[in-house]
Amino acid sequence: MAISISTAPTGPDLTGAAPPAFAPLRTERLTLRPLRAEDAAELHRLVNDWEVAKTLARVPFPYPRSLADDWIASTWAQLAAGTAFHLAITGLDDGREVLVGCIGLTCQAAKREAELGYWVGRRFWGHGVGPEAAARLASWALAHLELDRLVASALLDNARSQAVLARIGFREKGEGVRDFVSRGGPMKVRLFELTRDDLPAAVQAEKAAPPDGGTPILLVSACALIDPEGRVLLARRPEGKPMAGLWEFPGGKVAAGETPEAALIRELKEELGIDVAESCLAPFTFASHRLGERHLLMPLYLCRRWEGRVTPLEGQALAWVRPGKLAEYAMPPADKPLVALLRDFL
Ligand SMILES: Nc1nc2c([nH]c(=O)n2[C@H]2C[C@H](O)[C@@H](COP(=O)(O)OP(=O)(O)OP(=O)(O)O)O2)c(=O)[nH]1
Repeated sequence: MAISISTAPTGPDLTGAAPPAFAPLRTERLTLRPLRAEDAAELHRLVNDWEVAKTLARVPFPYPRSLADDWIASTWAQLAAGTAFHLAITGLDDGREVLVGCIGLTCQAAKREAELGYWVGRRFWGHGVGPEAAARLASWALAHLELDRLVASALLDNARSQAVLARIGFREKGEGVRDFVSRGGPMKVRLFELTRDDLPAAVQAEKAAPPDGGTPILLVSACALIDPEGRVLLARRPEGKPMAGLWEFPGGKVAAGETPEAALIRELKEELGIDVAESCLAPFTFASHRLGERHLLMPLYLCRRWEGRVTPLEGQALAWVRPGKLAEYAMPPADKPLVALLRDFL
């Protein structure tokens, strides 16, 4: 992979170097992918623009050409370590890939949060690139990283950026001060936060009109599969589902006309590829919990015997967890009492 030729001095020689593996995130019009060495010249051209740089805390102006190479190399190291996810935003122009901007998340593992930041090249403003890219990365991050929230900030006078954050579900959390390299000092910013519950309705909500003003019951059947070592299987809720990224007991909704046991046997086959006999499902306890406009009623069964190998057939992450460690996994609120009971029982 060659870097673009530039007359200005360049940073590290990235010739032949490649970014770490990261499956690109796609939206209707955009792709978010690791930066490549050959993006450096275009990145420099787009970000070395006062109208862009003045809104960014960590970007100097003027922006030296060599910094683009340094920056790309540093994003690879962070991506490989999982400490930050800085990606190129690209689009198609006459079928040709063009760099549109950059978007990134910097993780603070101890706080279970990450800071979202992005910029879009001036000639791509006004096309909704920011919200499209930011919504995609936010939804991916909450589903795949060990996070409870995303935070972001925008300069007090940057109404455009504040509107983008609000549009994708970020809530205002007051004001703060950030050092802005481009402005040469501290500047006042508006602070924002987004949790799983704030994700837009399309991703988050399980909608159901309550009949006659009542609360509809959502009947879900779930199972604690226990292996010979006494470990419990947890599955991670995939992106696109409500509460994506939280760990749960395998199972799913009971369909009309189905018994809870039949639903569970079906779900365990669909999700994990295992065959379970009804006689191997031991009723253990249940969850009863308000879930948005509905009320979740979830019988939890124990199962120690099944046929076949547990396989994540829906691309979900799985974890076999010792009972004493269950509390370390972020789970839906309805599961908290179940976890305590299970730990005491096993
Ligand atoms: N399976 C499962 N669901 C749980 C747990 N805790 C909890 O609050 N839930 C909630 C999350 C969802 O609102 C609901 C399960 O619905 P779901 O959408 O995952 O069910 P499903 O597998 O039938 O999914 P789908 O086919 O409708 O997409 O129950 C749990 O431990 N396991």
